Amino acid sequence: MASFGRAIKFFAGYFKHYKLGMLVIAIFTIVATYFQVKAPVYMGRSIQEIANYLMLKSNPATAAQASLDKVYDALWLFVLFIILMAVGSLINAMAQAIVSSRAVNDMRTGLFGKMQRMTVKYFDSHRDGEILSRFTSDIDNIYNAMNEAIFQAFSQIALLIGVLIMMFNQSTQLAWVTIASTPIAILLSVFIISKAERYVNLQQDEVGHLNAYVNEQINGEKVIITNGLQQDSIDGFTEHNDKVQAATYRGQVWSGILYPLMMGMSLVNTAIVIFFGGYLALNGSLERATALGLIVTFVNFSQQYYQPISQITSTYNMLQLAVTGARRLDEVFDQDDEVSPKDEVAFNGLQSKVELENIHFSYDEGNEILHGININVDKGQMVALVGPTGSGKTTVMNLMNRFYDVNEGAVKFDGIDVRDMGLQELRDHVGIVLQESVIFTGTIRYNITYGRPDATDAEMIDAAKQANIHDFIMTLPDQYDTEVSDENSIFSTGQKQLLSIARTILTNPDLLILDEATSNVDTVTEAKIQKAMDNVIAGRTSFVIAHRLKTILNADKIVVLRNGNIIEEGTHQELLAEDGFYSELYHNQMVFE
Ligand SMILES: Nc1ncnc2c1ncn2[C@@H]1O[C@H](COP(=O)(O)OP(=O)(O)OP(=O)(O)O)[C@@H](O)[C@H]1O
Repeated sequence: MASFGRAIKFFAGYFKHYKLGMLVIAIFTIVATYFQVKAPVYMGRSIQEIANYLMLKSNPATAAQASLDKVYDALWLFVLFIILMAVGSLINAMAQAIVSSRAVNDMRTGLFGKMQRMTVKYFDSHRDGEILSRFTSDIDNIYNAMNEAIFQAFSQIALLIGVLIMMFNQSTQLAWVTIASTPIAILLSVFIISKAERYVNLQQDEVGHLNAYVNEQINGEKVIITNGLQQDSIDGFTEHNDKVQAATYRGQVWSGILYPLMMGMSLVNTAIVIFFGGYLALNGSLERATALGLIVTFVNFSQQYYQPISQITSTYNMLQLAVTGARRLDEVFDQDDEVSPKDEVAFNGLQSKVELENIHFSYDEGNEILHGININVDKGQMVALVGPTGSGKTTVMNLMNRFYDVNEGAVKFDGIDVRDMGLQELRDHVGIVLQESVIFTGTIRYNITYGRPDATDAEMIDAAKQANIHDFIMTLPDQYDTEVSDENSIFSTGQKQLLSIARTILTNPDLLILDEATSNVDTVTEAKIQKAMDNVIAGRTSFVIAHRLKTILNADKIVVLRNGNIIEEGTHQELLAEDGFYSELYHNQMVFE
């Protein structure tokens, strides 16, 4: 139930940007409700007038006075009020459609903006499908609920208040009779809602897991096919799907019980109202015709009184999905943003050196990965990081441009701690070529100039030439205007890395971090990559996770990592002379993979 309070705060945060729309909704909700609750009074009155007319007509002494005029008057007013109610509801529905579509649009934009500000840690620790399902399933649920349940809930609450006022206005006694069963309805609803809430929450979490699984399996389809694991993949899917089905079923059963239960209570209540109304008509002080009119009015009121409860409960499942969606979006909004320091120390490019001072780091508390790393590099030097898999090479790189922050020690450029620099400034000067190259959907031109959209064609072509990919691009029919995407495979793995190198060359970073691709490429591409690497590294301070012998031989300094410690450091010749771990790896040809 606390999650409902949180959800109300969540939605209010979006609705407050649409004050005019919300005002229109509020006014027309009240207007439509007023006409809706007033209409039964005229229906009751027309019955009362018909009864009066029949009584006068049936008595010869008063037959001449009998007239249907008052019946017509009451009926006209009844019809007029129904029409006004419909018009008010229509305007209301239009305003609701505008507010809900815009609010959901804001939500989507806000969520995407938040993603761009979050730390790499979030993306490293959440599966793509889980993140994606917040954009798809959760936002869809919120949108559906806004259109079909949330604003309706406003109207229904207004109707409830309106009916209460009208009932007490018409007859206190019958009003109490009509609302007597309310505590039972509330107790039942609270019990059922708390059950349903549990399973709807579970359902959405399971949908997230299912999406993540499907996403992972699609990405890994080649591995699945190669290993003939299609059936295992289907079994895994079935397991996740069954969990979604079980949670959905339970949630639906519990939330589905509510509506018929409330409908049943409404009918019982109507019967009670008729029974007491009849008792009043026979034994009370009211005239028979007036009592009859009152019974008809209260039969209507009784149904109207239970209508909000039935309506809200009939859309309850939708509301619950929206509450769950709001919780899941809030979980993202509550994540830490990347923090730029308040008083940024200006950094206008590397002048002298990079220092990694006594760095300790753990991704998860209590599991230290780097145990006091010290590396000093002068401007223009190239450092090759080598070491067995899992030794911490990528982790060192992750700290240099603040994908993560160190727990102890510091990364310093020209003596300035990277945590004291503006994030944008830092990243403007640090270029990264990842092992897995990313291709964005668009032209080759768009991909190369991604980090510098203002680059001229000449600059772009120069970068492509230095990266040794220009000649290949020129063989394509549309050359730099060729449409590419991560899925279509115009590029081989090696060529993709060349494209990434071209992208980085164009941004002209002072400090380069490069993770060499390990994949086996043909010797021609291998030579091209080597040349591109030489070009991108030339004159730049660079840290390379080195897999190629040539890169290692060219390095000014080789740093050997093992289990998060630097165990050896020096040039190739020096390290061979030491005859230690590096030498052993080198002779066993294991250094580079
Ligand atoms: N995001 C993460 N969360 C938790 N632990 C991580 C994360 N990334 C890496 N690790 C752990 O940190 C250790 C060092 O990993 P790292 O990727 O830095 O090694 P590496 O030397 O680059 O390995 P490889 O050559 O295989 O890429 C490993 O034990 C790994 O399991």
